[in-house]
Amino acid sequence: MAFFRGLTAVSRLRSRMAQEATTLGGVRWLQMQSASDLDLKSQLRELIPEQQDRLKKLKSEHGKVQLGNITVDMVLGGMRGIIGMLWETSLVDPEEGIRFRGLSIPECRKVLPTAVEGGEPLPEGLLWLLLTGKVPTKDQVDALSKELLARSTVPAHVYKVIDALPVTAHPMTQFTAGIMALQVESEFQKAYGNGLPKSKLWEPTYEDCLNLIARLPPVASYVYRRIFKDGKSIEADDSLDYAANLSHMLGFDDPRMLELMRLHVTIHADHEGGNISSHTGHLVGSALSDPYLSFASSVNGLAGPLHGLANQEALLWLKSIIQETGSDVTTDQLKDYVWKTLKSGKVVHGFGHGVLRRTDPRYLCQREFALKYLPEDPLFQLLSKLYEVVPPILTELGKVKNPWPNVDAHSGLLLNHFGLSETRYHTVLFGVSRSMGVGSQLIWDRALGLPLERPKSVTMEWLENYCKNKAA
Ligand SMILES: CC(=O)SCCNC(=O)CCNC(=O)[C@H](O)C(C)(C)COP(=O)(O)OP(=O)(O)OC[C@H]1O[C@@H](n2cnc3c(N)ncnc32)[C@H](O)[C@@H]1OP(=O)(O)O
Ligand SMILES: O=C([O-])CC(=O)C(=O)O
Repeated sequence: MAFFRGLTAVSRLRSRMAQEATTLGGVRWLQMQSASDLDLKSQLRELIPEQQDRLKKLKSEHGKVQLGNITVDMVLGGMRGIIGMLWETSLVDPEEGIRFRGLSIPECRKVLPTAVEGGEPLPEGLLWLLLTGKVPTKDQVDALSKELLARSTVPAHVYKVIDALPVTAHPMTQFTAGIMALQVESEFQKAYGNGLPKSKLWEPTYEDCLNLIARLPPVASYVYRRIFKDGKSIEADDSLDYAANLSHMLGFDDPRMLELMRLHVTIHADHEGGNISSHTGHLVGSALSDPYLSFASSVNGLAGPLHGLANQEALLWLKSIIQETGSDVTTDQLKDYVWKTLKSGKVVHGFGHGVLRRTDPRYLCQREFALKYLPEDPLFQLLSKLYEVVPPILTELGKVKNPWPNVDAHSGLLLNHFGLSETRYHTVLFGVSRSMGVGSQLIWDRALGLPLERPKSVTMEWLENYCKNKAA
């Protein structure tokens, strides 16, 4: 173990030297780095034993420490507030929002490598951060871009499976079918079948997750072009990074759209473990279902309108307001529209959250992007007005715990602005991004040997009896 710790220390030093050298000039940096500095799997191989020891120590020294009391409300209320899962890649603070390995979104936008100076982070950098807990250098990010590109070939049968569905099937249905078809190539399933010991299962998990992440852009763009562009697909451009290539394969090459896609994929990647898509992937993975099976489950959860599909619903709602009232809508007309929505029994999509209690920082950074690139966009201006109108109304209902907007209020209108106006497609892009968070944690789930997930459930009768006995 000391050997591994030593290796990690050497690697950290090398990485620091490399980073310093980068600031002095690329040549020195290139001379100093070794092949393993640029290889994500080698970095993980060094990190894993340290983290396994850490978990063992946590269990043996603090295993019996209590983390709170479970109330009947919590059991009946969707397990809100119950700490019940280990999730290493990110943590959500109700007030501040998401931190990826300790870094907030504004911090990530400052420190993660970008494609253009002062631009949006490259999602490959976020993936590196999620997996290793370290901010990568630009060279590490470029190496990972190349690795993902090299893994991105999609077997022909995947497209046949998608083509077997009616073209009218929802894009999320076609996307999940594609993911299930990718599963045929699972390294994990083969390795498990061949008896690979538990301690080594993270390695085929890594292979599957990286392949999955790499293959989602061609699958996602195939679905888009099949449904909306007469099936005329576009080849990948080997010179582009992950998100730019996704945008290119969808058919959008405007440099501002490439930047948007980098931001979009970065900010949607992870949101701690309890959200529906992440939790589902983790739960299914705990049965040692392979990463494709696990992630297909995530995407099915994401397709629900209270979760990822809310971005579709939020944009449709914005468009419906303009359709009904025109773009010069007054505050009073907006108030009436919000009340009409609520009184018809609907929720206001894009507002509220299961955990957040302030405006989602992912909303705020998308707003910053809009102010920079599309301040005059009518849907953006409408959303800005709704920011004033919706929260007081939701508060007036007296039951909504968070009246502020979430990520889904904003993402659709940005894509729409650059021509990706097919609202029903938008959640697929959320899904591409979420593969990075779910995949990273799945690798750590197997590296740490996390157990089968199986919380206890009870019946109403059980609860009634328990409460009666407690009162007696
Ligand atoms: C990426 C993401 O998944 S972000 C979330 C995306 N989803 C949406 O934007 C959909 C709209 N928002 C909502 O429906 C909710 O706020 C959720 C699903 C996100 C969170 O749900 P909860 O944790 O149950 O929220 P909360 O505890 O505040 O709910 C209390 C009540 O307020 C209602 N409420 C919460 N948010 C809203 C809203 N935006 N519009 C109308 N009613 C709302 C709930 O439906 C619930 O009503 P009920 O008691 O009659 O069932
Ligand atoms: O955290 C949640 O419950 C939902 C969410 O914002 C996400 O998954 O991105």
